Amino acid sequence: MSTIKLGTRGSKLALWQAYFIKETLEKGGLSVEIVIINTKGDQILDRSLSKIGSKGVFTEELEEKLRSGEIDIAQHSAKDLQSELADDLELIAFTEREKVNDVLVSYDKSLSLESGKPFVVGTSSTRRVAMLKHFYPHIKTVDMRGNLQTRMGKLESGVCDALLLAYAGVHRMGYEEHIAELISLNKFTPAVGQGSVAIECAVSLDAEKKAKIRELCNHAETEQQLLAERAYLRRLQGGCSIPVFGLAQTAENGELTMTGGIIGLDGQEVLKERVSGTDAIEIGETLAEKILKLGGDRILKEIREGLSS
Ligand SMILES: NCc1[nH]cc(CCC(=O)O)c1CC(=O)O
Repeated sequence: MSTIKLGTRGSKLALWQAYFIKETLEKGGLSVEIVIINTKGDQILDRSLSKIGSKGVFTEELEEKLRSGEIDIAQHSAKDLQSELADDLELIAFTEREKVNDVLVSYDKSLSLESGKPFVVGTSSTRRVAMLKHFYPHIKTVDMRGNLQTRMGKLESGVCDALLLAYAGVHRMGYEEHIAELISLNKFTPAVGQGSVAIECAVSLDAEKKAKIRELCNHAETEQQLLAERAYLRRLQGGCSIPVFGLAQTAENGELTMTGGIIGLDGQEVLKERVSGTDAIEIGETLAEKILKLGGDRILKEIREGLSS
């Protein structure tokens, strides 16, 4: 089989993931060349993602090159991937999910959200800001974009006392020693897709290549979880700048349970529900319908009106 061209963003986290995929494919006997592609999301660092419009800011350039055949596959943090792909593109694999929790990262390991002591947390995620307001109203937040290294630098220079981040990225970048607290999943349901790496390609990619890549990289349980979560997000039309959350988990007997909801930007109102079953897409869609009926449609409308003003 000819060399697989793997497109990736150039951040250290993206490159870690790209090399992980490369190694996985090479162990299976394929040869892989990494192609680094700059995206709008990497270039615009002075505005929050909710302002530049989150849809595809990290994926558009990669998708153009999938279409043109300059690259065969692209890797993305599944979390950063929009819930709806164009008809000529598809996801062929989701890697085994890393621990899904968010973590509090600080040079002061005694810091704890649970302690009740006030301090400043740097984050640009609307979900995390709203969750902090809801569960930990004594915490102040400062908006913080940029890659993990930039954020760690800002933390070090005292812009904030702590960062709230996905465990997966912290682990991959080797910052585990600065984890002050693992946030409970009961309070902080993570973002849809957190912790897994997704592989995207053009539908037109050679079928044999597709099958081989899927065989080597896809983790069946994670895939079912992500299908449920992405169906949920799709029905809600939530991009990554909308504080929607969702986590599907697989029980011993194979049954899938998804917990998910939405939170108002000010953290006042949280809607959260749980749905179990065997059909991943159905679970995600049923959960979305429940949340919309409970008032999720109104919260979404309020958020969209707020964001565009
Ligand atoms: N939003 C940026 C982003 N996209 C993926 C990860 C971490 C890795 C992952 O969840 O797969 C992060 C950093 C973070 O949210 O802390």
